[in-house]
This record gives sequence, structure tokens and C-alpha cells, in this order.
Amino acid sequence: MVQHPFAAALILATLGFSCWRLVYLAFKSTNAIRWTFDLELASTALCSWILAALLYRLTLHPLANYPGPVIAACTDWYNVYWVATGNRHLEIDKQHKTWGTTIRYGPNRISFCSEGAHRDLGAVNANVLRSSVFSSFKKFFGVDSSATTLDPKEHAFRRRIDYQTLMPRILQAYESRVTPHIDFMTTHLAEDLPKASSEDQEGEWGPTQNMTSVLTYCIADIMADVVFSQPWNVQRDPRNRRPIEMLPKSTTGLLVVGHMQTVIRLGLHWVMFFPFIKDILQFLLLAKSFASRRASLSDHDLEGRRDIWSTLLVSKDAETGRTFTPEQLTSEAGMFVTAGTGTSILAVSSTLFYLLRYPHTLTRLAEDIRARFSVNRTSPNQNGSTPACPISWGSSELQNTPYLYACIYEAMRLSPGLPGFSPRVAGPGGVSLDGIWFPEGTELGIPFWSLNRDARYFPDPLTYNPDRWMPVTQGGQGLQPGSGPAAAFTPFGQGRFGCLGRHFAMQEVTLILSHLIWLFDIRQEPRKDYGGKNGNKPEGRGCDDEFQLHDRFTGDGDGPYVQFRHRSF
Ligand code: HEM
Repeated sequence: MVQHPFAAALILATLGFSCWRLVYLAFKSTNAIRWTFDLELASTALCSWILAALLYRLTLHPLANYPGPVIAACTDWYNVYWVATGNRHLEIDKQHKTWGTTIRYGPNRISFCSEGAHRDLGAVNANVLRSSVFSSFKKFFGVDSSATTLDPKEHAFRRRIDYQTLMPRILQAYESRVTPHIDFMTTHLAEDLPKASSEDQEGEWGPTQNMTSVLTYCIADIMADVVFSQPWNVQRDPRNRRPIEMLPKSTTGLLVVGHMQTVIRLGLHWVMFFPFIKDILQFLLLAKSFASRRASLSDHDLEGRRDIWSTLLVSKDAETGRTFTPEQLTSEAGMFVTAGTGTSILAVSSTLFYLLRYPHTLTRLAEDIRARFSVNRTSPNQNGSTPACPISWGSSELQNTPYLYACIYEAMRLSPGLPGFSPRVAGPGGVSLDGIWFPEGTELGIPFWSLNRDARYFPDPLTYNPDRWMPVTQGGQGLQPGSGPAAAFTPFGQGRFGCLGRHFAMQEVTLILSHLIWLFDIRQEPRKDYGGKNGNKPEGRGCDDEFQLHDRFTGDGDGPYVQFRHRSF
């Protein structure tokens, strides 16, 4: 209020006018035609109610003194707008640059960009709950998953069961559900390339590939196979691609709706936001059909190969003795596909983007990987010209390739899987973050995009520098994600909401990248204009050297546009 005297004066004046109108109408009522009077009275009362709410939000609300855009303090339509554009992470970043560490980005929402706040919010025993933003999922689909339920006990129960499917020691069982899809992708890429005249010569460069698309199809096939024992077949059959291509945009829809709890309470979300969510409805129908087909498979059909479904089916919660109901089983299985697809695509595509933008990092990584994994002359050739890649799922040598991990972490820092918020709500009695107390019910979010680029924690933050994550003994800075000086960087979240698939994801991402880099030379499409050279890019998107994302709860990119050629052996 103090910061916005003009807005406050305007609102006061309008409120005064409304009160006068009410009094005037009350006097006039004896002579007025009844329905006209009712209409005028109702609209005046509505305007007065809205203005009173605005006034309260700007003056007496517990968050009234936090800085930020006036419109954000007044209404959540600010959030709806920015979420719908996919640019909310850029807008929030701009606001933090203007106002500092803590900003009010909704009437009841605080964005807190500090390592201390991140630590306190993510602590296992933090007095916070999941925000009602996630409730839109259940409102539309009638079911919840561990990634959306607001009930802490239900969440903990589902998490305990889900964890049993992704424990590091059982991941090896998924090998035959992962590697064939990666092999299909690389074989397909190789088929498009001009043949090299001999093995010890590089070939010609092949056609341009949009790696976000290539990876989307590969990773969707992997996830459907790992979860449901059913290849989605999106790599082979373009007709199957629409649901997976539309998934990022439809999660935006859920996020948009989640910010409008009043609209949901009035049941208007179906009408107002249907265009946003119709694609996710299609996706869920597809997940249901996967689930019913999977339910009809017997152990014999699986030929001894484990999938996530079979583990979920038999797992029992040690604390409560409960198992999943058929509905819970279906919603959890579908959730694994949504949670594990977009995030992994982004991790691989952004790493490729930055490796190509900083060619010395690509050269170093390729030399390292090719030196560690030598050519196996006895294994069958792919497409007659390229020896098969010897790197296998779960390879301990691969897991001990620090520069590969460093390159991925650094790309995830600049292109976080969750560029925006994963909001929490202060529990009964309130919560203290980084020394600041927030009352019960306040919605609190860490702006991951901004935090990961904060020069207080990552000097020279916009430079892609994998050496930050290399051990000191190998000339690096020795940072480790989520601890010590890099505590601000937690690419897989933390605490009781942290990612259950992190070990699986790192195995998958490292395997895909190492296969591409071992098999092919890669270069950026020479003619592609990535950045704001034409001066017509929206604010925050002008940098040529940055992988551009849309915040659709998970980050959604495009490209990089690359060309491959056969490497020499
Ligand atoms: C590089 C890839 C990935 C990244 C960056 C990533 C990141 C994250 C993050 C940041 C969260 C926490 C969300 C929150 O705080 O609300 C999360 C949750 C989750 N992730 Fe991942 N994830 C990745 C891959 C996967 C994969 C492959 C799977 C499954 C196979 C998976 C399953 C989950 C699940 C089930 C949750 C919800 C946990 C809960 O609510 O208790 N993720 N992920």
C-alpha cells in the first residue's frame, strides 16, 4: 500500500463510489422496476466485494509488505497469464532482479530465492504441505497420484510403495526395457547418414535432427516399456505421437487451473479451461488403456522380465500392510510415465545443446568416453558401417565418468527439470524460512530457474562450466549437487517430495548421451538461428547461448538442431 499510493487512492475512490451507489439504490428502490434494481444492487455489491478484497490484499493482508508487481498482489490471474505463456520463470526472474530475494507473486504466494529458504522448505520435517495448485489433477480425473495428492499420509504411503520399484539395486532388471529403444534410436540416426568410405574415416554430415523430438520418441518408448511392458511405438509409428507431443502443454493446463481454486469450487473449470486440458485427458485415457492391457498380461507373458507395474502390484507397505487398489495402481503407473518423460528429455537435450555451444567440452567428453570404452570388434556391426556401442545399462565404468556427470549437472543447473515452482503451503502454526516467519496457509515457492543462476552461489552463473562439478584432484572446483557451497542446486528436489526416479534417470540420461557421443561426431546445424539476433524475441529470450525453455511445470525445450556423422574408429 505504502509502495503503491496511486493504486491505493484509486481503489479507495472506487470503493467510496460503490458505497454511495448502494445507498443511492436503497433510496431509489421504491420507484424502481424490481429486476433493474436487483441487477444494479447485485452488480454494485459484487464490485464492492471485489474492491474490498483488493483493498485487503494490498493493505491488511499478512503479505502486504512484500514487494512485487501490484497486479500479482491483487489477483492470481497474473499467475494464470504467465503460466499460460510458459514464460513464468522469466517473469519471476525479472521480478527478483527488480525487488530482491523475496517477492509476492500472487495474493497469497511468496517466491523466495535463497539457498537458506530452499534448505528450510525442503527439510524432511518442514512444517509444510503440498499446495492446492496440485489439486486440479484430481478435480479433472477423479484420482490422485503420489505426485499430486495433498494428503500427507496418503503421499507417504504411496511413496513407500513407489520407492520399491526404483531402488538402485533393482534397476538392473530394467535393462531389456531400456537399451533396445536407445539402440533403435541410434540405428535409425545412423541409417540416415551417408556411409563412410572406410572405418578409419569420418563420414559426411547427415540431415538436421531436432533432438527434442528424437529424444521424446525414444524416452516415451522406454517409459511405456519400463512401466507397462508395452512399447508405445512412437519411434516407429508417427501416428502414436500426438499424446506425448502434447503432454507438456497439457500439464500447463493443469497448472493454470490449479491457480484458480475459486473457479474450481464453482465448477467452472470445465468450461473455462477445457481447451488447456483436453490433451491430457487423451493422455490419461491412453494410460488407462495401457493399464487395462497390462492388467491382462500374466507372469508367463512377461517372460521373467520385471516392469514397474509388476512391482507395484505385489508391493506391500511395511508400515500399514496396505497394497495399492486397482485405481491407485493405474494412477501411480500413469504418473511414472509423466514424471519420468519430460524431465529426462530436457536433461539430455539441454546437455547436448551446451556441449555444442561450448565445443571444447564436447571434445573433452568425447575423448574421455571413447578412451574408456574401446571398440569391441567381435560385436555385430550396426547397419554395416558402425561397430556396436559397448556401453551397457548400469555400467560401473560409466557411473565413474566424472566429466559426463559434470556436463549433465551443469546443463541441469542452467535448464532445470522444474524451472518454476513446486509450491508448498505453510502448515499449522506457520513456518520459518531463512529466518523469516510465514503464517499458516502462505504458499511458498523456490524459483529454481533463478536460484540456479544466482551469482551468490554460482559465480559467473550464465557460463556453462562443467568444471564446477569436477573433483578438485582433477582440476575442478569440487562442487557436489545439494551439499556444501552448492546446496542451492538440487536437480531432483529434496526431502519428502524429492524425485523417486533419480537413479533410474541418471542411468538413462548417461546411457543415451554416451551412446550418441561414442557412436557419432555431432555438430550444431550451421544455419539455425537460436537466439535473439533478429531483435524480435520476447524479453529474457534474447541470449544466443542459452537453451530456451518453457515452464510447463516441467521444463519444455526445442532442439538442439544437430547433425551427425559416422565417427572414425
Ligand atoms: C532427469 C530427469 C528427472 C528430473 C530432473 C526429475 C526431477 C524431479 C523433481 C525436481 C521432483 C520433485 C518435485 C517436487 O518437489 O514436487 C521429482 C519428483 C518425482 N519424480 Fe522425478 N525427475 C526426473 C526423472 C524421473 C524419472 C525417470 C522418474 C520415474 C521413473 C521420476 C519419478 C518421479 C516421481 C514419482 C516423483 C514424485 C515424488 C513424490 O511426489 O513423492 N522422475 N522429479
